[in-house]
Amino acid sequence: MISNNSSNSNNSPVITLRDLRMRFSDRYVLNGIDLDVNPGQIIGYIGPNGAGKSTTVKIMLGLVEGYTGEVRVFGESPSDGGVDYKKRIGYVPEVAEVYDTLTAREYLTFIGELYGLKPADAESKARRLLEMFGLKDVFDVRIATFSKGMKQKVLIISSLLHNPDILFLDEPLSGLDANSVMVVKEILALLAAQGKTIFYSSHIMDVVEKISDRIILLDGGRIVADGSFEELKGQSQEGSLEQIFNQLTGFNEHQEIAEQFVAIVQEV
Ligand SMILES: Nc1ncnc2c1ncn2[C@@H]1O[C@H](COP(=O)(O)OP(=O)(O)OP(=O)(O)O)[C@@H](O)[C@H]1O
Repeated sequence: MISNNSSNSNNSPVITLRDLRMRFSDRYVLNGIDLDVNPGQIIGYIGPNGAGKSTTVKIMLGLVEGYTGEVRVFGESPSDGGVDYKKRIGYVPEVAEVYDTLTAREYLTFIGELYGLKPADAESKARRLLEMFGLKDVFDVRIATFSKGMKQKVLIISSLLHNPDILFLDEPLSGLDANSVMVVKEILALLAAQGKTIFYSSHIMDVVEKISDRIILLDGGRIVADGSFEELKGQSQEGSLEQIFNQLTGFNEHQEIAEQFVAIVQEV
């Protein structure tokens, strides 16, 4: 395993995982994850499809049960049933269930209230944040009519209304145009600079490479690399995060697979 677990803070970890294992039926998806995350870090959490990234995040959020090992978020275990620590967490899921018959105003005010904000404060904050994303005119429009990128902006805002200390993001830039991507990347950097912890899971390697202080690569249910991009690059002798990813996950067959795929497509 490539490891250079450089923490940029002396504060105690906000996330601790010890020998985390999770299996669905008879198959282990997580096979002994050990991790300490300090405040103010942007963690790029990457791995092949099905590696267990979303499962790890859902376990930390208390959304998936049945794991073994120790999980602590702000020192609390999701399996203890406490909910207070969840008020310090924001989450942008990969696939979101948005109540899209609601307008942006109704939905965001509702979410803000769930997190303990007063309705008027939630509404005012939601309106101003939407305006920042260029969506002022659709505050009273039903979310069902929104484009994918517009919905994604609503999700990002809903994860931040309560000013959380940890932000879990699963493909947060999905559907966003290039200008909005630049804004969100800047927002994440500013939040991290304020001491917020950002746990960022994505397949867009060049973004992960640029924004992460620390990159964690999950493969086969284990962490196979953990370090800054510069550290991983130095150790693997590869130039880009995409190439490091290919090397560490033992993948060098893209051309062969593509050729076989196209040959099958042509069989008519
Ligand atoms: N509720 C469930 N029941 C059974 N199997 C599950 C369940 N949730 C996840 N899995 C399996 O666990 C594995 C890991 O899934 P997970 O969604 O955590 O992967 P991921 O790394 O986030 O993948 P992707 O990059 O494709 O989003 C997959 O094989 C998936 O089929």
